[in-house]
Amino acid sequence: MQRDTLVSFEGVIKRFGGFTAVQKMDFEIKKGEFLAIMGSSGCGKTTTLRMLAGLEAPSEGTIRLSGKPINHLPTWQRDTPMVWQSLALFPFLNVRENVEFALKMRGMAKAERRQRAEQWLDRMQILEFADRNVAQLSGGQRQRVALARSLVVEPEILLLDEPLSALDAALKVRMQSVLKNLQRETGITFVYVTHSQSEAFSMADRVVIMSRGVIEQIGTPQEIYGAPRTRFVADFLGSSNIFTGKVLAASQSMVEVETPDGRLALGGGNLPIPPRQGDTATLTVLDTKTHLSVSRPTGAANIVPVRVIGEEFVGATATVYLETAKGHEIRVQKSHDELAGLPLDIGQELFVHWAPTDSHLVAEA
Ligand SMILES: Nc1ncnc2c1ncn2[C@@H]1O[C@H](COP(=O)(O)OP(=O)(O)OP(=O)(O)O)[C@@H](O)[C@H]1O
Repeated sequence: MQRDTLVSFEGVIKRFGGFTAVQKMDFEIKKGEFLAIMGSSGCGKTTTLRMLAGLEAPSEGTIRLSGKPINHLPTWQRDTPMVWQSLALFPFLNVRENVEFALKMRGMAKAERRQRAEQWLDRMQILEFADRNVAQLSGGQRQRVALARSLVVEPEILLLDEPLSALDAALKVRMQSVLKNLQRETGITFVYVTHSQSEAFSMADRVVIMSRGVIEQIGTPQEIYGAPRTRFVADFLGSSNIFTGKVLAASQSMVEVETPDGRLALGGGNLPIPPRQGDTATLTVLDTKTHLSVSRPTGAANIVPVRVIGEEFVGATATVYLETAKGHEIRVQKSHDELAGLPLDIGQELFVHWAPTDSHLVAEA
């Protein structure tokens, strides 16, 4: 489905004195989408969100909301409420009053705003706490009050800055589905800043990955996970094995790269721009797409001799850590069933192999 553009960043730069926190940024947020912005600490996620909220002015460029420039519109004139990690609820107001607050500021009559607030408290399943002081609520309940307080004004877009990071793991997962469902049901555009890959990838329609003030990649979780565009993204997500070498041969459908770990092939169609012979190329293969065998497989295009250096179990899957003769670490992730029968003692010699179609070329940054 083609969605309309709600927000656009056009050549937006943010400097703090001599330091550039956000470098020339061009991207769009679609109406009704759940967009996550992720990246490591200090990469400019919060600054981007604060510019959208009107808490920081861009040093250069234009931010548009529904086509209109909003660079110089004060926060209170924008329809862009924000939910913070700290939640910033008013401690001197009870739950209902916290939710009613923005409606009161907008001059809505008492009876109407009470009804609206209670509708949202009911929707967030916290109506029974309406008369409580916010200090008497659990972390998850406070989180729901903060959401109700922002959504009661029925904004077009909601900005969320690490709203779940103070919650414990189980509650985090529960709140993720509350947020995702809420976004789907209301159709309100959510822009969600997080450094957590699992939060971004489980909730968002599209993810923006940032590094040092630059957008490295924008795409659906599947697109980014399956084909990281830059080496930074591949490293950051940590789910790909990465190989770099010289291009031996390249065509529209197949590229052969000579790497320290041997000759590797990728392709099978859909190569964006094939590199040229002699270029340096980096290719990735997801740890879930690699296979292990005791004897050298016949007919496989990519075969790397390795030895086992460790194993890690997470739920139903295991990650086997391996090392090539050159000391390059390779990971293979499989279910326990798939690994059954393979000798995985430390030092065991094995072969890693995968199909050329499971490799991707990375545009080296
Ligand atoms: N008001 C400010 N004055 C000077 N530098 C700032 C200011 N606000 C942010 N920065 C700097 O800009 C960079 C980006 O900060 P920002 O808060 O956007 O990062 P972030 O990606 O949200 O990080 P985190 O995940 O740690 O919150 C950081 O290096 C930060 O120190």
